[in-house]
Amino acid sequence: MTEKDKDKVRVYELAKELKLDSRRLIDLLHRLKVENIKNHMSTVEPDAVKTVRDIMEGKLPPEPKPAANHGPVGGPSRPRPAAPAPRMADRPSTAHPPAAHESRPNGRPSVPPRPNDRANYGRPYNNAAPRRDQTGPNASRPMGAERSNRPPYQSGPRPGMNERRGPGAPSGRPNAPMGNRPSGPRPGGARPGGPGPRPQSGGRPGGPPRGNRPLAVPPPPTTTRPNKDQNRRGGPNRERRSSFDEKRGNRNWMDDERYGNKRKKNHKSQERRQEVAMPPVQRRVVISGPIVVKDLAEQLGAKATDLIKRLIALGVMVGVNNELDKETAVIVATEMGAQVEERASVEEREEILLQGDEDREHELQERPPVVTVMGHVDHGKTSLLDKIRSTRVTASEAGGITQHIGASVIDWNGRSIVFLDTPGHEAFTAMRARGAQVTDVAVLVVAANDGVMPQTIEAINHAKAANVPIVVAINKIDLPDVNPERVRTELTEHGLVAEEWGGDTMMVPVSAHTGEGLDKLLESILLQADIMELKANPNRAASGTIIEAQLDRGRGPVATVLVSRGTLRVGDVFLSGSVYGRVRALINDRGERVKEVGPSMPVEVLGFNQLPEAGDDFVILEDERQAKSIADARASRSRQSSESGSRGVSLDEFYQRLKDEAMQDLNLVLKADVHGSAEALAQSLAKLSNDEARVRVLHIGVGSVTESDVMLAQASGAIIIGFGVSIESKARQLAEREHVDVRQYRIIYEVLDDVKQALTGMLTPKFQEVFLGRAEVREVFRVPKVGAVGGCYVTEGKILRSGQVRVVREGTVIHEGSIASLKRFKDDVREVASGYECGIGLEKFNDIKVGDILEVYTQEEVKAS
Ligand SMILES: Nc1nc2c(ncn2[C@@H]2O[C@H](COP(=O)(O)OP(=O)(O)OP(=O)(O)O)[C@@H](O)[C@H]2O)c(=O)[nH]1
Repeated sequence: MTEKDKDKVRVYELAKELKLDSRRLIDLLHRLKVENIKNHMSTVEPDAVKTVRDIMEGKLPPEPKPAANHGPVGGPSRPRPAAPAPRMADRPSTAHPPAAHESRPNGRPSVPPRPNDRANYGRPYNNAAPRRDQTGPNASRPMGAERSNRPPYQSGPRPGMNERRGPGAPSGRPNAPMGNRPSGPRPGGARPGGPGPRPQSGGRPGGPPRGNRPLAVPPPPTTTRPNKDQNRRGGPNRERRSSFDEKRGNRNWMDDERYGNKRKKNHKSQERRQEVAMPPVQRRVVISGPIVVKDLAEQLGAKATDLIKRLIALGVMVGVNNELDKETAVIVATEMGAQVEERASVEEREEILLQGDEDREHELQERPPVVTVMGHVDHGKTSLLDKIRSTRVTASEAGGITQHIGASVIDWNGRSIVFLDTPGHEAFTAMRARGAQVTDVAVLVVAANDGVMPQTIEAINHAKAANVPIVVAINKIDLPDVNPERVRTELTEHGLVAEEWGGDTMMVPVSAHTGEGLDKLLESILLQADIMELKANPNRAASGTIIEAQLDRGRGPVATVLVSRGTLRVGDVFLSGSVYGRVRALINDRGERVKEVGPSMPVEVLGFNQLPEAGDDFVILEDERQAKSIADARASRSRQSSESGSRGVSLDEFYQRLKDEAMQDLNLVLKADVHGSAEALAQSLAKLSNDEARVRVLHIGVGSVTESDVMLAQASGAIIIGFGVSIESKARQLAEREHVDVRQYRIIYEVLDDVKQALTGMLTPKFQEVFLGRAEVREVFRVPKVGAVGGCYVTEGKILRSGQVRVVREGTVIHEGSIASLKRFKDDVREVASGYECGIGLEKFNDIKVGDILEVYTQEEVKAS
C-alpha cells in the first residue's frame, strides 16, 4: 500500500466517522463530483475526505459547490441533480454537452461509467488509479488524440441504476427525494424497486439486492414512502420533515435537499400536525431495513393505529401489514419520539461482502471489447453478425426476428471481440438496453437504402444513455443507388458526426452480403476498444452478468453469463439473486467444454439450482454454505415482501383509484420461453398502458403454462399470455372449465396488438369476434393503381366485403385489417359463399402470397347481461 493509499478511506468508514448514512455520504460525494464512488466500499480520495469533513464541520457552506480537484473529479460544474440525470435522449440531440471525461488533462476521454454500477464493478473504470493512458502506448495512437470530443455521454447518476436494486439495497434510491418521486400512477405509493411481489418464475424469487427489479408495471404496493401528491397538495409532510431535519442536526442540508424542504411555515400543516399529536414513545429502536407497520409499532411500543395515523399525517397511506421502507420507518419513528439507530441492513452487509475489494491498477490486464449490434428492424443486424461469425442464424428465428441474447467470440488479427446478439424489434427495447449495460461498444447498423429510422434513433439514445460509444456500420452498400453520405447526414442530425466530417464517430460502409468493409468495421471496433483501454483483473474470483437463462430438458437450468472480472472455473460456488450452485460445466460459444473463462468472455454455465434471472449479477463465493445462506435469505425476504403485499391494498392505491375512477387494469400472467423475452415483453406491454387503462403483469415466468398459472389468472381476473410456450394439458382443461383466457403467441407484434385491442375493449362497449369464413389465396394478381389482389377460393363460411380480415401465413398471422375489394369475376360483390372463387384486395396490404389464408370475421357488440 502506498502512502497515498493510507490516506484514503472507504465510504462506509467515513460515513461512520461522520455519523452519516453511507447513502447520504455517497449522495454528497456525487454532488461534489467525486468520481468512482459507487458504493460503501469505494475509496474516497484525501482531498474529497477533507472537503466532506469541512462541510460537516460547517467550515464550508452546506450547499456544496462542485469541487475543482478532488482527485478523480468530473470536469464541468454542472451540479449533479439529486434525481437521476436526464438521459442524453432528453437533451437537445445535436448538442454535445460537456462531460466529465472531456476535461481530462490528457485530452483523452475517460471511460465513462456504466448505467449499471454493479455490472460495473471490477471494470477498469477506476480513474482514481494512475492510468496508463497518460504515458502509455495508446497515447500515440493516431486517432486517440482526435477523440477528445467523443460524445460526452452523461456522467451523472446513471439512469436505471437504482431501479436495478431491491428493497433496502444500499444504493437503492440514494438520491430520490421524498417529495420528488416520479409522478406516474404508482399504486399504493410503492416505489419502483420496492419489495412488491415480483412476478417470478419457477418460484425463483428475485431477491434483493438486484433480484427485485421492478417490472415496468408496478406490482401491488407494499413498501410505502411519503407521497408526492400529498406533499404537493400542501400536505403536512413538508412541515413534518422540517422538524425531522432539525432533529437530525448535522444532516440537515442534505435532508433539505432530499425533501425539497423550503422550511416555510405552513399554517395548515401545523394544524394538521396538532390533530395527530400523540403521546411520544420513549423507546430505542433499531431499524436496519424495510419493516412492516405492525412490527414497527411493536418495537415502538405504540398502537398500530397511532402509528398509522402518524404515517397518514406524513402522507403515507398504509395498512398494518404494509411494509415501510427504511427511510420512512426512521422518519416516523423519530417523529414519534423514539431514539432511532439506523443499521446497515442485511442487504447492505451482503453487498459489502459480495463486492469485495476494488482492483489495483497493476492487477488489471487488457480484455476484449463486448460489442452489441443495434439498429432498426431489417437493417441487417443478424446478417452482419452472421457474416462476421460465418454462421446462419436468421433462418431459425421465429418470424425472422432475433429474440434472444446470445454471445459469440470473434478472433480477428490475433485479438478477440465478443459480440452480443441483441434484438432489433422495438419490443425488445429493455433487452437491448440491458445488452448495452454489459456492452463496451455499440455497433449501430443503418441500412444505406433506408437511412435513419425510429429504432435507429432509439438505439442511439440507448447507447448514449448507457455511455456506450457507437461505431456505425452503414450496411447494404452492395445495393444499387444507395448513398452512404445520406446516412452520414441523417446521423449528424442525431448527434453522430462522422470522423471524415470532423466528428468523432467511426462510420464504416459495409455489406453483410458481400462482406465488403467488414475488416474495417472490426478494426474500428478494436480501435475504439484501445481508446477505452478496457481492462480487468483476471486473477480473482469471477463476477459478471447473467445474459440469458433457460431451462433445458436434459441439462436443467442453463445460464449464459458474461464474466466481467476474474476467472470463472468449473467447481466455483456462485450466487446470483437467490439462486446459487456450483459450476458443473462451462461451455463456450462454440459448444466446447472449457475449464475456465476470463474477463469479457461469454459462457454457458451448468449447475444452477434454479433459473437465475437475465440481467442479474453473479458472484463467486468461497463457501457454498455462505452462498446458500445468502440465497435463502434473499428468497425469504422476497417471499415475505410478496406476502405482506398480498394482504392489503394501501389507502394510497385506493385513493389513486378513486382519483382515476376511469382507470381500469388489464391483468396479465406472462409465460415465455426464456427470461429475456418475458422481461422484454412485460416492459413493452406495460408501455401500452394509457390514461384510461393500465396493463399489469402479475406474474412472469419461464416454461409452459401450468395449472398454477391458470389458478392465479382465475383468482385475479387475468389473461394468460404464452409466448413461444405450450399449455400443459391439465392447465388447458382447468382454463376451459374456469373460463380463463389463455393466448399463445410466437410473434411479439401479435401480443402487443392483441393487448392493445384488449385495452380498447375494456373501455368501449365489449365486442366479440365472430368468425365468418376462410379463403385460400391460390393466385396473386398485380392490378395497376390497386395493388395486389388475391385470387381466392372460399374454403369455409362466407367472405363478407364488410368483414375484417386476418392474413395467416404458415400458421402465423402476418396482417390484420379490412377488405378493400371483393369481386366475382369483374363484379363487385358483397359476399361470396363457400366453394366459390373470388378476388380479394386488402386495404394497406399488398404482400398477399399464394398459400396465404384469409380469415374473415366481424366484431359484434356483446350485450351486457
Ligand atoms: N442487399 C443486402 N441485403 C442485406 C444486407 N444485409 C442484410 N440484408 C437483407 O436485409 C434483410 C434483413 O436482414 P436481417 O439480418 O434479418 O436484419 P435484422 O436487422 O437482423 O432484422 P431483425 O432481426 O428483424 O431486427 C434480409 O433480407 C437480409 O438478407 C446487405 O448487406 N445487403
